[in-house]
Amino acid sequence: MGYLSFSCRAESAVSTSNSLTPSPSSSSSSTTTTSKKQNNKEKEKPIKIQHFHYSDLEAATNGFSERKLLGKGSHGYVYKAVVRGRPVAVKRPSRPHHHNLPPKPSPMVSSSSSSASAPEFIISNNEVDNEIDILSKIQSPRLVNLVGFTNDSQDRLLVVEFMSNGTLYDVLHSSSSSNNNNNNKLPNWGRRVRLALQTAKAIDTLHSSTPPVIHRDIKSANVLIDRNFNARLGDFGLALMCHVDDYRLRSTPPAGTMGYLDPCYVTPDNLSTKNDVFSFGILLLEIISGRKAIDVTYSPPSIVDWAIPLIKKGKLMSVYDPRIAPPKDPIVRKQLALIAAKCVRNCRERRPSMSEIVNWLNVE
Ligand SMILES: Nc1ncnc2c1ncn2[C@@H]1O[C@H](COP(=O)(O)OP(=O)(O)OP(=O)(O)O)[C@@H](O)[C@H]1O
Repeated sequence: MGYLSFSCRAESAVSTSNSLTPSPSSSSSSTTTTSKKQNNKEKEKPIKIQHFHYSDLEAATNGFSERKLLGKGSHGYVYKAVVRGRPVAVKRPSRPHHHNLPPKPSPMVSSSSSSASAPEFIISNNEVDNEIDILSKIQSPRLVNLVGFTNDSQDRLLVVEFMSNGTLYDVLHSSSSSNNNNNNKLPNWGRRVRLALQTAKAIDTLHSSTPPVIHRDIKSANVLIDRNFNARLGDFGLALMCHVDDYRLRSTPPAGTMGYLDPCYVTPDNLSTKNDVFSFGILLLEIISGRKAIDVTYSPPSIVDWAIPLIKKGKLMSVYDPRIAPPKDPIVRKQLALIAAKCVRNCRERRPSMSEIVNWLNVE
């Protein structure tokens, strides 16, 4: 009930208060209108998943050249290409001889390992096949959708929609240096709430599909920002479709990324949509505070160990991103932090569902 009032207050705040209005570069009304038009267009035209020839994608990426490289994850490398007139991202599984980039924090294959040093090349085609399997069944304007894949080579390539504006991780942390001049690039509260809501909607889409899909790797680096500055959830390498193959679910070890991983998820039978809710809570704390999920330059390094005691003591102002002014509306201020706290509750049954979270955050 209390959250409904948050929803209304936040809605009015977004439409009337400057502090919750998206920045001029993504002007509130025009961006929303554009993205709605875009979303409708995308809904009307489902993507027809295509089979590509390996050689065509090799050519489109100039032989997987460094100049076309968008980034590197634990599974491999991602390249930009244009295929049949459409900008796409081509994901290529890792091989040790590929480009020599420094590793990023990667997902762990099993939570039983408490070590921070995740294996760099943990996957083969399995994660790519899994991603193809899941994304070929679900399409949504809130997801980084599958465009196609190759079948004619051992090196299976995955082709997904190209996201031109980086990741939520970049949006929140790329100006986290001491250089204050960068702070004017930081998203304001209107934009932060919108990105949180769009991410929540993406996860809700997965959880409410039949059968439900559990993403298992919700984190800001897996939320990509499209050309209309909307958030879309990507990277389905670890996702699991429930009720499909009981044996597979029972034998799949827990996985996720350190700092986002639900501490309740220690054996395969602890798998639940509430694991994603926990990770979303971490992501929401990240959005609220501008802090990384784990940052060893702070004590405690874990965002949840730092933020939750402060929220419980009512010290909300200490949790909000110090680089920008906190939300003006005290109700918004309180409720955003409370939603995050509910998501990361130890008792997973008491965590909200993603559809409840969507309702609470729904300011559009
Ligand atoms: N669809 C896309 N459009 C544009 N850039 C992308 C796209 N997908 C991935 N990237 C870029 O490639 C990088 C690596 O992405 P990838 O999904 O392989 O790994 P990750 O999510 O960053 O890490 P991990 O696989 O360890 O979870 C991303 O950080 C992003 O910069």
